[in-house]
Amino acid sequence: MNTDGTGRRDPDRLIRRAGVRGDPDRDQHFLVDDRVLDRIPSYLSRETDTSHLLEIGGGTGALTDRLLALGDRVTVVERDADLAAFLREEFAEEVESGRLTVLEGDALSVELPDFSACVSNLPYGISSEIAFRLLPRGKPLVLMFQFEFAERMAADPGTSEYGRLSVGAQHYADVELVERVPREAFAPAPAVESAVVRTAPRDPEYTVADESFFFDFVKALFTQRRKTVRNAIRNTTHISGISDGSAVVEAAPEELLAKRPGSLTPGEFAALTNLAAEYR
Ligand SMILES: C[S@@+](CC[C@H](N)C(=O)[O-])C[C@H]1O[C@@H](n2cnc3c(N)ncnc32)[C@H](O)[C@@H]1O
Repeated sequence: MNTDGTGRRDPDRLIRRAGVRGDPDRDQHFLVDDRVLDRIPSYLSRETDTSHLLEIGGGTGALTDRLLALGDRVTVVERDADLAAFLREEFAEEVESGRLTVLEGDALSVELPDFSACVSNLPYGISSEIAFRLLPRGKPLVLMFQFEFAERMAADPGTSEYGRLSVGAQHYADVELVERVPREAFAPAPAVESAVVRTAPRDPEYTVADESFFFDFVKALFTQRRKTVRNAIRNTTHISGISDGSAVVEAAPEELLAKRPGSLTPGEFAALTNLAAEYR
């Protein structure tokens, strides 16, 4: 095993051993900065259950190696057949002992195991789909995204980045952008900067009777983010599925109707959703 001074595998040597270049068209940007690689797992809070860590997009295994040092068990999902074969070979000992499972396939369709936490440098092409596959599982996540996506996910109401992604993610968890990562930390370098996001699962302090209607309603209102909530509700019934927008406006409190969708908290969206659900 080739390691650097910390005892962890050297990312450049892993890439050389795998004999790959990384194909941006297949979302392959390998992390080559040891300091970033060593820090990423440390963003899991101290009380996190590390009995079964999940990694989406293992690549050449630099992060997998750090996760094996932290967790009892690791499952890594990798779509590229050559990379999946390399991971099995490179970590043959851990595969043999049952500490590592390599799942070859698309992270959007493979059956995910019952993981205790997920730490991944994600394929950016599936950021949104995979985030919303993981968030409802209610487990701690430490995920690398494109910087702007991360910013939108963690944004507060009233900021220009706040939108349906923020409401959707924050419905499931507390979301925090914990590190900005420069392009040079990857090989090949992606076109834009990246950032690490940490999510801490929690039940929202509100309830929504129908989650799928909640997401449709939020989506509808954000198509009119600069209008008042009053007008946004009336103008977007074709998206939200509400049959009588005026009746919703009649029933809703003035305090919420006078706001803009971009300044409603997830809880306020939920209150309006529950009310609007009566008029579908
Ligand atoms: C950004 S790279 C990260 C690689 C490695 N974890 C690292 O940090 O160096 C993303 C990896 O996800 C893989 N990948 C791309 N699309 C995928 C998908 N839909 N499901 C699973 N893996 C995928 C790519 O082949 C690539 O190895």
